Amino acid sequence: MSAPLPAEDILVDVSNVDFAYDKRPILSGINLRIPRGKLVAIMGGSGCGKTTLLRLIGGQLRPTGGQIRVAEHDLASLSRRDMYRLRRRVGMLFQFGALFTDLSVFENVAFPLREHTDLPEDMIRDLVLMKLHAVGLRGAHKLMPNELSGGMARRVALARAVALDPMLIMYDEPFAGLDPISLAVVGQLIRKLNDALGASSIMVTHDVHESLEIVDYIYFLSGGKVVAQGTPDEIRASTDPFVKQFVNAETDGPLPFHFPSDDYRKTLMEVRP
Ligand SMILES: Nc1ncnc2c1ncn2[C@@H]1O[C@H](COP(=O)(O)OP(=O)(O)OP(=O)(O)O)[C@@H](O)[C@H]1O
Repeated sequence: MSAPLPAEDILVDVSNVDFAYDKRPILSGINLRIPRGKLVAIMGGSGCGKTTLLRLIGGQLRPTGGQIRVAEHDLASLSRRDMYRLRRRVGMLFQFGALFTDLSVFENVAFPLREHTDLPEDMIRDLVLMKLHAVGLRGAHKLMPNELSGGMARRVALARAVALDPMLIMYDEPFAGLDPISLAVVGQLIRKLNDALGASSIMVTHDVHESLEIVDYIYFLSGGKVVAQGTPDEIRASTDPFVKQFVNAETDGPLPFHFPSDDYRKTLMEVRP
């Protein structure tokens, strides 16, 4: 076990966090730390609360218990204005990272710059082309989204997510729906962009094999709790039944198949024809 990192080296510190939608508990006692400069994956079965956790870290939801600190700010104590300022420094790519279909590739990437800055047009042009170059798509700047392959569209969405040089980038299933080659390209880009920007990244994904190749650390969630964690080497060597089930994609194991439900008869009574 390595020595604990000083607080200033931790960009995101989730401490003992609970969260419930209405009265339904989703997360309980979550502890998770993202050191500066690192790329961390959050994995777990469908519906276990991974996206909810990203939204808590992004300040779109408030925990029902515990504390979340981002760049040493306690999110609960931020004013609306400070929260807005902090959010500007967070890039997000949510599931399928939809592009604006009526805007060109160039305008999609320029969008956050136009929304959040007063930069002159020539500077916006330089920044957009630089971001597109970083994802290998400078030559595609005039295309419309319907002229792109799925992999290209995802790369444009990546360029847009990093347009404002964020300190933290959050990805929700960045590989969903991609073919194996595009998936590897996007995976390498996520790593490269994180390192080039000196940012930290959190990636929610089901793709354990790609994650093991590119991330620094992995957290596994189940039943609203962190049930396993470690570096890729530790995860590969793990004998934990949960981790093994996930890594080897086994159908039998501790990961539940069913969404929690009441007694079958009770459900039958509730669902009346
Ligand atoms: N706005 C909401 N109101 C009520 N319940 C919600 C809401 N959003 C999500 N949930 C529920 O909270 C649980 C966690 O959802 P979440 O999207 O965080 O899971 P996830 O781990 O990201 O799932 P997946 O991997 O399938 O995307 C799910 O059971 C979901 O039905």
